[in-house]
Amino acid sequence: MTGYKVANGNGHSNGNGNTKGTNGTNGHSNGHKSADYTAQENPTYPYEVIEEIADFITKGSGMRPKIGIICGSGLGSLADMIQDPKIFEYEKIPNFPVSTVEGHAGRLVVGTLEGATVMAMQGRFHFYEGYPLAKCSMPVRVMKLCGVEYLFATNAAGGINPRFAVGDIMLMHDHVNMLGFAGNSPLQGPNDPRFGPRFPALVNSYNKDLINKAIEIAKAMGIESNIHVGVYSCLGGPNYETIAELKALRMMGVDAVGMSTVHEVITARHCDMKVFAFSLITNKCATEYSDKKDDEANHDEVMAVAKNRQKACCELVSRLIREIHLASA
Ligand SMILES: O=P(O)(O)O[C@@H]1C[C@H](O)[C@@H](CO)O1
Ligand code: HPA
Repeated sequence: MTGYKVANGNGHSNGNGNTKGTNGTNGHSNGHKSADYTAQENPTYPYEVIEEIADFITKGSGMRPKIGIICGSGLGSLADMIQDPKIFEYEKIPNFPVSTVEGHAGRLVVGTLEGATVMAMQGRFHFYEGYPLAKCSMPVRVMKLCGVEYLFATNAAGGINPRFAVGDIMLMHDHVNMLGFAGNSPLQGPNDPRFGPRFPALVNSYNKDLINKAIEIAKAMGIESNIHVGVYSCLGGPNYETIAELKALRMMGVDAVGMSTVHEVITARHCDMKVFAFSLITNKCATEYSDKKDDEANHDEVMAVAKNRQKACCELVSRLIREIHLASA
């Protein structure tokens, strides 16, 4: 060692270095039996707690939604398409975390879209907000117990594949779980078989029929040149990646990088939901060193691109939901 002092520990008392001080749940008692339950004590939400949240939503909305949508950064307008919406602010849902990120409104919208019953998260939870992964993806289990069969997960991501342009859409057909490489999973802790098996397989996680339907829809919309099929990877964030990290991801076969979705997909597949997911490419990731300021990703740009492309994203999602609904009618 040359001149570096290496500390023995990181001095943090919690696992992810977050010092927000609370467990991030909304702290409402709402008269629920589980009012003294805190996710801090046990980040694996018991089945009964998820069931209570699901009951709160199905009773409050009078609906059992079939399709769940998670809106990525700047893509909250996906939920604005929902007709006769019943809106649940996260802070009013018992035992629900709160959204802390700009571009994630923090509400659950339940209603109909293209004839199908849907529930959409306008605001997701990210690991970098200080939430354990089980908590980030807890709403997926709530969706399952509400009756959801299909998860539509969307995100804003940086394009690593040099063929991708800003504004393109990458349909996810696989992922590389970098947080999993580091020993972190939303399924860590005791497994409740009512959700799924202890060791779920994740090959074919992204439904091929839905990918193919989405490609057909993109052709009909005249945007097929902006559509790709590729591999997404989630890093912990909140910092964007270094050039060396982006180079490494590219060598691993990653096409787009973000900070979400993977833990939601793992949780959805664990409880046997069909998954469709896409990344809106909001910035190009540099994989060579240069002095260009353009190479630096920033959240304002991410939000601006998402706003510009929301119409295409909304049309793709609504047409795909229409197909699912018609096929099941
Ligand atoms: O929620 P998503 O994955 O769409 O948000 C991305 C990742 C970070 O939260 C943020 C960075 O700009 O956008
Ligand atoms: N990296 C990680 N997450 C992101 C990016 C990025 O370049 N763009 C939008 N979300």
